[in-house]
Amino acid sequence: MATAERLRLENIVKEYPGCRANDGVHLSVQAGEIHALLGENGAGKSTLMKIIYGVIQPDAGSITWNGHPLTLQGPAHARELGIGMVFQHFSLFETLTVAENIALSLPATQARDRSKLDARIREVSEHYGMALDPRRFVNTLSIGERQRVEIVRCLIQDSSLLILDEPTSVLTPQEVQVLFRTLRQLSKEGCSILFISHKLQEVRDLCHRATVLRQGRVTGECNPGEITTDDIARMMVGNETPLSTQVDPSEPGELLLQADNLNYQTRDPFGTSLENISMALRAGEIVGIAGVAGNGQDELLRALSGEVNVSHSSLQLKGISIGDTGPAVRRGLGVAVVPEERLGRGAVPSMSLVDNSLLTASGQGLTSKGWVSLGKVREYASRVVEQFGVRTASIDSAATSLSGGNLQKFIIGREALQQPKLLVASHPTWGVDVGSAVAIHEALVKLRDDGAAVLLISEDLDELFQLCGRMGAICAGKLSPLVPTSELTIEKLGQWMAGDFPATTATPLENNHAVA
Ligand SMILES: Nc1ncnc2c1ncn2[C@@H]1O[C@H](COP(=O)(O)OP(=O)(O)OP(=O)(O)O)[C@@H](O)[C@H]1O
Repeated sequence: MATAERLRLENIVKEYPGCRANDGVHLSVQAGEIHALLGENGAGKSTLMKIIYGVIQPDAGSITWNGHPLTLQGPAHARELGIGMVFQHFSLFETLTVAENIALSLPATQARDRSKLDARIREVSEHYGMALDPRRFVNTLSIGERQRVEIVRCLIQDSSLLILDEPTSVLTPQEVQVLFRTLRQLSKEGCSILFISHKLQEVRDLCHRATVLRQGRVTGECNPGEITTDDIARMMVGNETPLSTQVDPSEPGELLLQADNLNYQTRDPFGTSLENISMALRAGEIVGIAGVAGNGQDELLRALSGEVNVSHSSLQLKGISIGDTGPAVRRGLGVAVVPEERLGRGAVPSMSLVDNSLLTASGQGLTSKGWVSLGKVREYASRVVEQFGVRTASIDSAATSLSGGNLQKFIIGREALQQPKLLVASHPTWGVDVGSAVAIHEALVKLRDDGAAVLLISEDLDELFQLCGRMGAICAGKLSPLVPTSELTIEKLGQWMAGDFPATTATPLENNHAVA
């Protein structure tokens, strides 16, 4: 690894109303170094990355790039200098090809000659072991392939610093291995990498150095390969926060939810139709559904929440057919939902936490005779913030001003405090720090122990194995059997995630070994 200093940040300060997101941050990244940026939710990681990529300007502090002082004018300026960023949420146009998407971020001189650009995409992607066909439409690509487009887009612009914001959260274990091979190769060739992640084992495996942020300040630096994941977690969250959840087995009770040959034909050209989904969920159990993103998880959540309708009797809650009812009816019957998408579906970005509480919790005595009891709504929002450790300037802050992990905690808390009979939660700990993940897991287990059924849709296999009494996988809109977790191995679940599972019977109770 070369040792010249590529990037140096000194005393960076960034203030938002009621919050100092970066409070005198120092960071030094060497050429060819894979440097992790760690910290609990709201620690200021994304703010710092946005400063490095020129999206926002710091209030104070200096940036030195390859030994020269620098004032970034914006992302285009950063790209020109060789700073590339792959965001958590990809910014690709589904209906354009790989090459067309890449051309959009290139200067006109480079974008004009398409055959030259195609050749360059092939050359770069093959060199880094991330095969990509420039002519393919983005909507036909897997999530892992889409991420490759984002990375290749940066590499084509000769990036010498690549910033990756939680890049592995959307990938299968196999895709993670391919990504890591590419990143190691880039590092060997002198490209520096800034890697934000909450997955500490991955940080240990990949990164040369790590800087830890806490409440906007650097609290430590380490060589992650030389210490344990618990040591790293302690640097992030301090000594008081528990690092794992104790999950005792449960005794499932009465039948709560039953899906019987549930079919749903999506109208979204990029969606997945659901085919003959049969399952039964009992009170007092957590049932998991694994799967690679885009295999019908979102459609299943919508069918269960009432955002889309299915045939009347194909879905029953406590024996009542609800397939063609809307979300309000289902909420009234005790169904709560945590969608994967926090902003836009889980919460309205521009609305305060108070107003976002009212949106789904209005049935919790927050209204009376058609009038909103503002005091009660505020009290409810405060309770969510307090009990779920949501870091926010105030309950009047807009949802969009919260860090990703803190907004996730708010949404889970808002739903869990409603004491639902059925909670359907999609990726509940996505982007959440280790301490907060434990708090969320404890909340789900408590709901279970209070007699609710929890359907956990997740790509995090560790989480599924830890929490679920039964589980299975969804692939291409079809659901595998849901079997006791003790009967499953990671390998078998992996096969099921790829669609290689026994056909399910039409009777949901027979499709659930534990309740047969
Ligand atoms: N546009 C904004 N307006 C007001 N406050 C903001 C804004 N952006 C970020 N903040 C606040 O700055 C702090 C740091 O947020 P940031 O997104 O940098 O954290 P993070 O470490 O990336 O967290 P996470 O791991 O949850 O993504 C948080 O308290 C957040 O609420």
